[in-house]
Amino acid sequence: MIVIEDKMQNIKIDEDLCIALGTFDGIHIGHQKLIKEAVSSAKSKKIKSAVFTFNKHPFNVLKPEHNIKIITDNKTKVQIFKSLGVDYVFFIDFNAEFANIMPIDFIECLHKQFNVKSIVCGYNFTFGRFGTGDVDFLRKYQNIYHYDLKVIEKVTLNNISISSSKIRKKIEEGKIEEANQMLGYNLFFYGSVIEGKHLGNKLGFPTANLDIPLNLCLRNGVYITQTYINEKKYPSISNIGFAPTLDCKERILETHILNVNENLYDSYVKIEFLKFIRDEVKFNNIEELKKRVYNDIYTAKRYFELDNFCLH
Ligand SMILES: Cc1cc2nc3c(=O)[nH]c(=O)nc-3n(C[C@H](O)[C@H](O)[C@H](O)COP(=O)(O)O)c2cc1C
Ligand SMILES: Nc1ncnc2c1ncn2[C@@H]1O[C@H](COP(=O)(O)OP(=O)(O)O)[C@@H](O)[C@H]1O
Repeated sequence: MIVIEDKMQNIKIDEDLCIALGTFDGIHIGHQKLIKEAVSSAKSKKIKSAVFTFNKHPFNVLKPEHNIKIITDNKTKVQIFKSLGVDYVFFIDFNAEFANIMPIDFIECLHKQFNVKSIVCGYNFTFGRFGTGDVDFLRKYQNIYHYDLKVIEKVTLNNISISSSKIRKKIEEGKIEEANQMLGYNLFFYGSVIEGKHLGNKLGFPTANLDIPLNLCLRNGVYITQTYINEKKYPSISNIGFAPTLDCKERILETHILNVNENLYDSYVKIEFLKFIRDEVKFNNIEELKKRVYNDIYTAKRYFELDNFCLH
């Protein structure tokens, strides 16, 4: 899979493309249906599949005052697109200039620079200046610009339509199991292990700290997780937040992996979220913190029904 992050006007693709258009925050079951349609349609036409998305959430450029917290960061998105069999991913620089593009210029650019022969988008997709481009607009110009158009209707689960904003709310409420159902996979983050304060080891629970963006909608607190190291899955427990007992300045995601004792610095790991256990607490001292984390580890052990487990 080829990943390109650039301004739209700088991109020039020579191969014919079937392109999926959207923001795709979360890449939930509705998004997956859309992207799978683009991949299978590209295969049947013997052309390449592509995802056209943005380097930042458009809402955070158009309405920065809302400061939307995202479900999925771009590194994690890349992993999901790859697993869906996409050939090209474009993370277009979403800035004020791009937001102002006339809908017809957008279509012309897809035609001239991206060789788009086929477009797949959701029923409510809008684009261009003031969001004036929509599905009807795309339909109107398909014969002039020689592409076919497939519109994916609303996807529902138990009669409830799925949307990124509903999933975001569930995650913010700590309702991970419900969010996971709508996502169609366990919410996860993918990144490299970076150094922390080297305190975990001293306290008896080393934690692999993940390099992830700060603007995730994940609620601060403790979660039962599972961690993949080189495709192998391990039970784990994670904390995301500012570790208020230690007064950390940066939001960090740290994970203690059960029954593992390995140097993980600089390796890439995937952390899947299964269940929210509790909010972060500012303890009076390190001893209290340690006691509570040991308790959390015991909870994780019970969750995974691990009998032979040891603390490092
Ligand atoms: C399961 C778990 C729960 C945690 N809960 C809290 C908490 O409630 N409050 C807090 O201040 N820090 C909490 N922490 C963060 C610890 O303070 C931190 O992991 C420890 O100091 C090690 O930091 P280091 O990896 O930078 O060395 C938690 C960590 C883990 C692994
Ligand atoms: N079971 C484990 N879970 C997480 N990390 C582990 C484990 N065993 C060893 N490690 C290693 O120890 C490091 C964490 O130790 P820690 O003292 O918390 O340091 P840091 O503050 O740099 O995270 C991890 O990054 C990893 O390389």
